Amino acid sequence: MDNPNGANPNAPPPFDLEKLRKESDGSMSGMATNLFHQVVQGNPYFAAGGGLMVLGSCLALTRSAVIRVSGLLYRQLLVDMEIPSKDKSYLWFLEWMAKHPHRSSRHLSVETNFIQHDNGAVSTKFSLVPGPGNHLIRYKGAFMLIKRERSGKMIDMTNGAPFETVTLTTLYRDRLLFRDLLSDAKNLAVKAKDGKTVIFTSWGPEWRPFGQPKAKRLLPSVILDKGIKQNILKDVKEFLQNGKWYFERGIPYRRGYLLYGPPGSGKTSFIQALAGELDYNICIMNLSEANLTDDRLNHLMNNIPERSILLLEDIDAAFNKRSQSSEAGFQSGVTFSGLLNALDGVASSEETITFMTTNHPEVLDPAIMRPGRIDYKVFVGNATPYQIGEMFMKFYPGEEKFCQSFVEKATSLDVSISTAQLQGLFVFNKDAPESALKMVETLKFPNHVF
Ligand SMILES: Nc1ncnc2c1ncn2[C@@H]1O[C@H](COP(=O)(O)OP(=O)(O)OP(=O)(O)O)[C@@H](O)[C@H]1O
Repeated sequence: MDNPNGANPNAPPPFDLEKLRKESDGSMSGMATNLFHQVVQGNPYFAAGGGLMVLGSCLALTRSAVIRVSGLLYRQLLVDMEIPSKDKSYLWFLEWMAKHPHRSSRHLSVETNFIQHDNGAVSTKFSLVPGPGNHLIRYKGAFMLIKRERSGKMIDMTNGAPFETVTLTTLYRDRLLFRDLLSDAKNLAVKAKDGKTVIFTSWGPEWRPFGQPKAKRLLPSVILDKGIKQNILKDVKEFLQNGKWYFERGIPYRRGYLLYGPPGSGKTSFIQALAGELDYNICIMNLSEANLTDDRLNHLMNNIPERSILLLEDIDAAFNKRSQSSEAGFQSGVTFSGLLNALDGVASSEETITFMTTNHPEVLDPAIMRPGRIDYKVFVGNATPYQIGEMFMKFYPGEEKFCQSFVEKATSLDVSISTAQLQGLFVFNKDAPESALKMVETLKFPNHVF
């Protein structure tokens, strides 16, 4: 109902200055206090707003208290472990999780690999690894929340892949299980490589496994002239046993080997077999690669994966040109000084075994022969009568009679025969030593195609 006086009943009462003066003993501060009481208490709008404000503040305080307490509880009760994608254990963990029986995942990613079996056959393997998102696993009785996250913006400049992290969260009391889990993941990865050799090739500035680990090449399957294999093996083993000796004398713990000789004489095969024998992996780099620069070579040689032999193929390529035209961004290649710098700069706390191969030792600059760069060099030539006989017996065990005739005929041809040529002939005449003997004349032609 309207107020007959036209006044709003909810309007705050006007200030009564006379009343103020009386109630406040005349002083200014007393008047101010009373004015405040009149305005705040007597004003319904102000009272309602104040109430809301108090309520809002209480809610905000409660909220921040809840956040703080839950943060505190989280820190006290839960523990996180982050594995960034640059870390070695990242792939181990994903592989391990793909095989872990107690897990609940709704986001899966596929990883396709090719596996080479011992008989040489290759099959395809699909691993369903946890994709980006949340996953729950149970490990040794503890629950763990796994969060795989992909950074939308950051990418790894070396390979163009997005940066990722996996975060594992579990109860604080189970935190020690993280270590067990990581060693389980590592052991699983190591077991998968057991009896195999991983071949790394350069991919931009980093080493990447080339295909799946390969079945080890056995040392007896490579036939070099008498004593060569045994002498190199002895030297490498001695080097590996003398780390302390090198460290005590402040000598860089590295050793360089040069195998030189014609193509197809088994240089690369021997190095692969040696790696298998020592249980090492191999990092292969071809120095005639067009887009390999001095900087990249240097970086790669200083970042070799552990327990790996570095194999530099065709080192003569570095001696063809003395300057690098890399300013244009292409038409580069390793220079001689770049190779020397890289060889001298290899400074690893672990041992470094470098094998170099070339078909043209005559173009190598004497500077590379300095100890510390090349400490051991050996000629791996075309097949000697000894090697011809050994190769024959490897392919046709028990066929001594044919072997003798074959060696005699092959040597009477009076041409250089590479061991790769012999292999070609024997593979063509599988299980048929007599046919191989009949075809011995074809060895006169190094490029003969069967
Ligand atoms: N001495 C050997 N013993 C066993 N196999 C050999 C031998 N020499 C060559 N082969 C076979 O010939 C092929 C080529 O050999 P490999 O690549 O090891 O020769 P290479 O000397 O490294 O040649 P290149 O100088 O051209 O690199 C391989 O399949 C290998 O099995």
